[in-house]
Amino acid sequence: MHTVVVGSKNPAKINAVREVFKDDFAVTGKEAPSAVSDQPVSDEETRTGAINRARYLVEKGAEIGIGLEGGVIDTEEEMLLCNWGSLATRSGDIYVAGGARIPLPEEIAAKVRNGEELGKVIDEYANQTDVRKGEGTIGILTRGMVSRSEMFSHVVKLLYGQFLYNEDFF
Ligand SMILES: O=P(O)(O)OP(=O)(O)OP(=O)(O)OC[C@H]1O[C@@H](n2cnc3c(O)ncnc32)[C@H](O)[C@@H]1O
Ligand SMILES: [Mg+2]
Repeated sequence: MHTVVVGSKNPAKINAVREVFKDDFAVTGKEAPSAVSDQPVSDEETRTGAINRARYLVEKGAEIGIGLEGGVIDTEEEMLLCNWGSLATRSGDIYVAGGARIPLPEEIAAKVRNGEELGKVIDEYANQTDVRKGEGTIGILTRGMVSRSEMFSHVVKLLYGQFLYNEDFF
């Protein structure tokens, strides 16, 4: 059985990977440092966080490591949610893919600009706990149309697809 390790204990991320790798791989979650801020604030930082997590897992012995990282980007007009993923292999190959982005309400953006972590801000905004482990900010802001797990599933499909295209695995 091939194995995949996801660099997080967050069920929204682990389920996203299980959804895509299905029965061909055993998928587990393990904490992996992103080595960027807890709240990444650019595409570059968020993407780097995803790659760092994926690389760390392979260094620690994973056959395939997957890093998924959420962040925000601030533009002239608005602050957007951004998401990145990375897949690392034992042979040293790295794949990356970006996910959906939607604007944050100004009320949320202002707090994040002020240094608060989105995970905390969205819980207050939605009057819920651990939104980041469930439907996510994207789920709240789309009335559940796209959950955080579904959004990350799409990123994982982009990663796994590139992996299949480039490697002689199966
Ligand atoms: O345990 P880990 O894997 O770190 O999972 P996390 O939920 O903290 O997720 P990230 O580190 O990837 O996200 C970076 C920050 O952005 C927040 N965040 C990003 N996307 C979010 C979403 O859809 N819903 C809630 N919080 C989100 C999150 O809470 C963190 O503060
Ligand atoms: Mg985090």
